[in-house]
Amino acid sequence: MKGWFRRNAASAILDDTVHGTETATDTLQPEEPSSGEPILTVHNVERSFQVGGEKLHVLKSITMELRPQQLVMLKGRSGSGKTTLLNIIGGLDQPNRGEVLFRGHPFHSAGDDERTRIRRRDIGFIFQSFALLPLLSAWENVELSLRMAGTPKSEWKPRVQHCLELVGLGRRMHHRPFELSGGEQQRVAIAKAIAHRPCLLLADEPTAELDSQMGAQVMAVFRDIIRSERVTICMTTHDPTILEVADHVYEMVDGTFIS
Ligand SMILES: Nc1ncnc2c1ncn2[C@@H]1O[C@H](COP(=O)(O)OP(=O)(O)OP(=O)(O)O)[C@@H](O)[C@H]1O
Repeated sequence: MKGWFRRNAASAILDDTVHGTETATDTLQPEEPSSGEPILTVHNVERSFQVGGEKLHVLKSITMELRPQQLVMLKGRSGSGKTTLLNIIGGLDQPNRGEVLFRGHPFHSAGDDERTRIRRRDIGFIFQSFALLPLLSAWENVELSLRMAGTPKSEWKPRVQHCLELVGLGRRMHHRPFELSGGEQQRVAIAKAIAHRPCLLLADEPTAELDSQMGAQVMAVFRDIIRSERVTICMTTHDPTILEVADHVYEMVDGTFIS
């Protein structure tokens, strides 16, 4: 069921949105905690699904916030509700109860068109399985995001180049996904996700299919783009070794956060 939901979330994004940006692999250390108003707040959110004759309570009174230029991780065992929460944060799903405020405006109760508009403009998505179009080069994949976002054509070339250089792929711009390693493909996906200059990046298990070295490269790219593109990143993970890179970790057990 989860796989079904995740695949549909990915195709919803492909249907309606855009992504893109760049990298430099230096420090993995968290920066000073960011200040300022939260980009997104989640207050007492509940989500349940009707499965057969039973109601499955997947999220139970979740409260959290994402502040500007933070790297926030949702940690938890399989089935604890991380992806369900990420989909609600990204407006791909709606809670049964509670509030999600995006820059102070109600996101949980917005209609489909309004949520799609906010996703296209302000949010980038990254998936475990990269979600690149296989017949397109890295350049074309990133460019497609700008096309879908409605970015003026005159801006495409410098922005695509900037994003691919930022993720460390300046020498691989015209490779297609099958000509790239898993870590390189995920970095193209990051470039694609930031291209339209979103303020929030949501990443579902972005390192799960990578070995530890490639996973560390992806985390280094995340720290770089938080600084250079001024994004906030919220990601799910199972991997305890990358948690130290986070500014904040929410640990989820059976649909609730434990401290
Ligand atoms: N659309 C749906 N209909 C019914 N049940 C669902 C749906 N989406 C998720 N679930 C159930 O909710 C629970 C939490 O799923 P979720 O994918 O959020 O967990 P997760 O923590 O992301 O797990 P993993 O780490 O394996 O990805 C699971 O039992 C899943 O089967």
